[in-house]
Amino acid sequence: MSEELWQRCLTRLEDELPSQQYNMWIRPLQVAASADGAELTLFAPNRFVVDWVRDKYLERIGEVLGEMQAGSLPHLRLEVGSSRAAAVPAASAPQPVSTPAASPAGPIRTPEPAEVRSAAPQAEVGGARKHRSNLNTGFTFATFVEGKSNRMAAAAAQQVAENPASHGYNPLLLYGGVGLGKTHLMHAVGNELIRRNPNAKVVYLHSERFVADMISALRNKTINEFKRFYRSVDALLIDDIQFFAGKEQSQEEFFHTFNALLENGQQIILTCDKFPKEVDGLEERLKSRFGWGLSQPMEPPELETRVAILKKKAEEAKVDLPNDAAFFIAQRIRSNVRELEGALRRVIAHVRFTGAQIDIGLIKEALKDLIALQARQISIDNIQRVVAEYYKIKINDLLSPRRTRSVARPRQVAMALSKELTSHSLPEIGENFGGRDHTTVLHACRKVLELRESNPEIEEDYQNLLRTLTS
Ligand SMILES: Nc1ncnc2c1ncn2[C@@H]1O[C@H](COP(=O)(O)OP(=O)(O)OP(=O)(O)O)[C@@H](O)[C@H]1O
Repeated sequence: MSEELWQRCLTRLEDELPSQQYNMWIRPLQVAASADGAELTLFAPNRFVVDWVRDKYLERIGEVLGEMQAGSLPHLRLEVGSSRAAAVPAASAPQPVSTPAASPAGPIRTPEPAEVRSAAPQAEVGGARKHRSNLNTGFTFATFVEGKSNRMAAAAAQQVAENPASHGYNPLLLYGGVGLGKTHLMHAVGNELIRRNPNAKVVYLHSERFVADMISALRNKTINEFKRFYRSVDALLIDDIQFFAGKEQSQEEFFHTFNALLENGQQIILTCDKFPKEVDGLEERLKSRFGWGLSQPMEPPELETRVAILKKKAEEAKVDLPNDAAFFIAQRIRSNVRELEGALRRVIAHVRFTGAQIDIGLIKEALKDLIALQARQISIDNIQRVVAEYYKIKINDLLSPRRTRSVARPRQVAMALSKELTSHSLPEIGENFGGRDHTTVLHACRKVLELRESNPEIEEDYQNLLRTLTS
């Protein structure tokens, strides 16, 4: 068995197979012949590749070699390893056979351990396989609070955890603004996959890490190890894919990794800060691939969910947070869960520092700069201006006695927003809306709540206005 024969075999397979399959499965194989030429061993980088090549390609490799070589065929073996490790290390021993695929210009470079490390993400470094996962073990389904804003995403994540790589859920893409629980849910799936199968190789990384690893693999000439590593996982979790924007080579590599994983039935979970089609600088083919599976938006949590999250986090911290205190915080911190957690941390620190019980007074003290900042930003005047602009009416219409639907509904919405976003009392709000009674304001708040639940358009208007006013 000569190197030349193996090269001819590779050339034939390269012609026969789609390039992606050839590059992924055949190209990384290394070969070594026994001294008497009776046995030929193909070395694959890991067990996964061994199984795959045995099932799909080994027979064909044997046939091709048979066609090319007259006389008896060597016995073909396939195992994990490298041909260098198999070579006899004596000075006079023949050099291990090198495939052109691994290094066209010379013998195969079996990477030093340090190089392997630099090519593989942190998750791969050290430890037994089941300990390699770099998931945050605190991000589970049990610690995730569901509400209207994230229920669909949580259900999709559960599905993936129960049936990884099933058609229609691969890739799972979670998208939405910062601090809304995308990373948490993604880890929850990973943790659940490992709970169900402790040997599952689940790798989480930020897209910037993927880019950095790829660059260092290129620099250290370990790009093949890099590819093999990412293609050998059971589930690949990549956070914040918007960071791939504008990085063409990384997108190219990720595109191939992505295809290989999908083709092999491995699960991919991605997060993005917006719907990928809206990310500038992301290749069209990637955008379209991302949409192959299931894309789920995650919205800012509504008041009730914010309260439930605060209660849950307080319970985890073994702190008693009364309902009115939770409401007080949730009404003031609306943008995202990370900020909500930050506010709660400050309150808890204040409790531990002063030894006092949690009540509204203590919260006001602990969060006074946040509350002051918000009070400056959101005034009733401001709300009236934004609402009038949104519904294309005049500010004066909001203050006037007119009761036609086209102004009465926006007025009610503006009152409800004033109640939710400012700390003014009902009489104060009524006063600011043309001297109305506090019962009118109360009625408006109830009516708007009812309409938001029954009419999706009004809910959407309300959410749009909330976003405009609080961002
Ligand atoms: N529904 C929820 N229940 C419990 N905790 C939550 C929930 N949503 C978010 N969190 C918590 O809020 C914090 C921020 O969430 P996470 O990091 O998942 O946000 P993200 O959407 O990935 O944001 P980014 O895009 O900034 O990475 C985390 O500590 C997470 O545990």
